[in-house]
Amino acid sequence: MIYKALTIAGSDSGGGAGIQADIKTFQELDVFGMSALTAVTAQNTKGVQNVFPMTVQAVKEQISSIGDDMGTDALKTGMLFNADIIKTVAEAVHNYGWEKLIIDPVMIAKGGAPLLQNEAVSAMIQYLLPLSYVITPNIPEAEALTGISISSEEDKRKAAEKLVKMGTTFAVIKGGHDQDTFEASDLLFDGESFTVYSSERLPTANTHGTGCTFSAAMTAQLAKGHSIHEAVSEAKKFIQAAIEDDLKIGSGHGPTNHWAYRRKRGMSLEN
Ligand SMILES: Nc1ncnc2c1ncn2[C@@H]1O[C@H](COP(=O)(O)OP(=O)(O)OP(=O)(O)O)[C@@H](O)[C@H]1O
Ligand SMILES: Cc1ncc(CO)c(N)n1
Repeated sequence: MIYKALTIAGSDSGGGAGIQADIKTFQELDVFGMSALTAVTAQNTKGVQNVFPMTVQAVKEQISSIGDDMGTDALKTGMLFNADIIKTVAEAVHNYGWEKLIIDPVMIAKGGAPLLQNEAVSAMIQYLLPLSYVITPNIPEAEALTGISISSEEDKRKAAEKLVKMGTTFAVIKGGHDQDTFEASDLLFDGESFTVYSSERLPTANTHGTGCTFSAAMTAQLAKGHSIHEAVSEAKKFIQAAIEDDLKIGSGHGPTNHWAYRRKRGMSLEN
């Protein structure tokens, strides 16, 4: 059986985040990757030098080229940049009846560059969030979407509950940005209960694209038919290996290692 996943996101010329991170991750997890570009960024480990958004027509036609012929088992969104692109994506998801929509609500790059216009947050809430299967905000994104300021585990739980009330099926609040210096913990709310996925917080600046990679790994697992709990658990292992075995490329926030998890798994199978 061949499983397919589509990413609707921006291109990162530096190869660590965006479309490039997504496709590499799909491939590593044995899922055929497809893409619709929303913007091209001139970007490296030091920051985003420029953003060139695609037209709404270009986004629409890339998605319909895939929808009219190839179909997909799951899809994820990353950088969507503006409200018009968000509405176009929502319309396509609705028209094709795609159910496994994973929203990674990318807003700001690690260096501070805006990847989503401020006024587009309400379009995401109104049009896209209600169609989603999972949403995977980091802490600042969860705050912007819910209006809840997050400084404790209790706040994270409240924000996750609110996201489900706002129309998604599952919410995962990623803990990369929280204050805990020992652990990186992600919180899943499945509509009934909470599960925390925790790992050692690795002391490295090479975390460019961690969010994209994590949500792409979840998307690949969901495309293959795994449950939400299995998908989050596997994605957490994938991103931990990718950060742990970093590549030391560039002089700023370097990319993670997308092949580290495969190598690690291969080694444990040999033993
Ligand atoms: N230093 C770290 N050590 C271990 N895991 C980490 C670390 N930083 C982030 N993570 C993990 O990486 C994943 C992504 O989390 P994060 O909150 O950094 O996403 P993000 O801000 O959307 O990333 P980005 O915008 O750079 O793509 C989560 O599973 C989180 O727990
Ligand atoms: C294109 C793109 N998407 C997402 C992110 C967030 O990591 C980024 N830096 N660049």
